Amino acid sequence: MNTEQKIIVPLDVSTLEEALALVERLEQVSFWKVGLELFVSCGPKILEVLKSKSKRIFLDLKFHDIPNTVRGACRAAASYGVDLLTIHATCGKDAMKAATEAVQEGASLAGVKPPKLIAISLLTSISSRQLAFDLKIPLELPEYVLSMALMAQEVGLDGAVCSPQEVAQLRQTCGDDFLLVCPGVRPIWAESGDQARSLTPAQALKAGADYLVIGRPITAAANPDRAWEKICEEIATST
Ligand SMILES: O=C(O)c1cc(=O)[nH]c(=O)n1[C@@H]1O[C@H](COP(=O)(O)O)[C@@H](O)[C@H]1O
Repeated sequence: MNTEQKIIVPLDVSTLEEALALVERLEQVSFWKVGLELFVSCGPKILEVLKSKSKRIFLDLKFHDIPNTVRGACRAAASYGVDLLTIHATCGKDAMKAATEAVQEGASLAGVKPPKLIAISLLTSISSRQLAFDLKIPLELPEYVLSMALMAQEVGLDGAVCSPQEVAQLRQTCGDDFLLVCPGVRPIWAESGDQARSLTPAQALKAGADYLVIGRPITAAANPDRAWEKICEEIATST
């Protein structure tokens, strides 16, 4: 897989028209993320469009509910034939286990390939301070992220979402077969916005990320094509 195929761009817009405009403008992008804003606004239609263009799809619905509800949602989501699907690790072991079974069932009933199911370890917008003071978690942030990833791995999930700052530790502990997806990636020229634990694209890949999710530095740039090229060049020249 070349480096460009490791960059997932989120379609964080609220209309199908805006989403299609981005997909058409950035035709070099092979892996798109459909998240809560677009899916809640427009439903699954965008998934068919992306498939008709042979794009890979990360359906990022971040399920967080009791096991029975998560099971039903994962079964339905897996029937769309997407490549990646998310659930929060904080659902707990039973819900994650139900989710792993449900994606197999849903995909098999629909006759499609099951998605890789990955767990959100800790949202990349949460800082150490917020973890301690707002969420009242009495662990150091890297230790907490690792423990969520290990719990997901133990119940059979395919991987985890973490920030680039934790990915080296997760790669070392969880091994090469555990899929690690990093949002919260920022080139040095981009604003961090609400991301609290960033590194650059090249740093994140070097630290062991399988995929990077990079949104606003590309999609909100004055020239998204140029921003995409710049990121690819920066990665290429740093390796
Ligand atoms: O699951 C995700 O993709 C995700 C998890 C996480 O912890 N942090 C995070 O930012 N994301 C998503 O990654 C994307 C990051 O977008 P930018 O901050 O614009 O690069 C958004 O679509 C977020 O929903």
